[in-house]
Amino acid sequence: MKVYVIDYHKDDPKKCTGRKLVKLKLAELTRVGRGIILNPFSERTLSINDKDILIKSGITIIDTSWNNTSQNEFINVRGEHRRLPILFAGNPIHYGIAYKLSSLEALMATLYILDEVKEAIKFSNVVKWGHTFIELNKELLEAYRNKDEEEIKKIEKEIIEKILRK
Ligand SMILES: C[S@@+](CC[C@H](N)C(=O)[O-])C[C@H]1O[C@@H](n2cnc3c(N)ncnc32)[C@H](O)[C@@H]1O
Repeated sequence: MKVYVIDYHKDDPKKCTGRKLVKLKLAELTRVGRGIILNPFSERTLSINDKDILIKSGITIIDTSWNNTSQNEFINVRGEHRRLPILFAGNPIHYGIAYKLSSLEALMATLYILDEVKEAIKFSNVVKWGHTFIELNKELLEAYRNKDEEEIKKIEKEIIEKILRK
């Protein structure tokens, strides 16, 4: 399984998880999108239906800054754009915030949802808070795992309604 990173060089290089993946040779730097493009602005939601794309063509993470990003950074990237369903950041910068995942967390979530749990856990060892993300989202990740897009959207809708009722 190939992991690619498009790096817009917008975040502190010392904290950047996309760059860390490349440095550890767990991902390849690219300028061209390949396979699944992790795009939080996408209308399509990642699901088990995308597993073939992952296997055949891999996954591309777009490492940019949450403080300064827009759809423009994603729009021209070639590939199959997918957003992740609601999950909470476990990283120290955006801890507890919904949807605002680091590049590494987005990769772990993708692998988990596509039923590659062992691979997801392997990547969680890259940073010391990696396991926190999995533990914090365990129930959600298990609910989304191996489900199709319609099922995932339904689960996500129920979760959001539950949060809003609190
Ligand atoms: C905005 S960048 C921030 C990266 C940060 N520099 C780091 O060190 O991790 C995070 C990237 O992970 C992916 N990502 C994060 N949350 C996502 C979501 N909810 N849906 C889809 N992709 C997501 C996207 O490729 C996104 O551009």
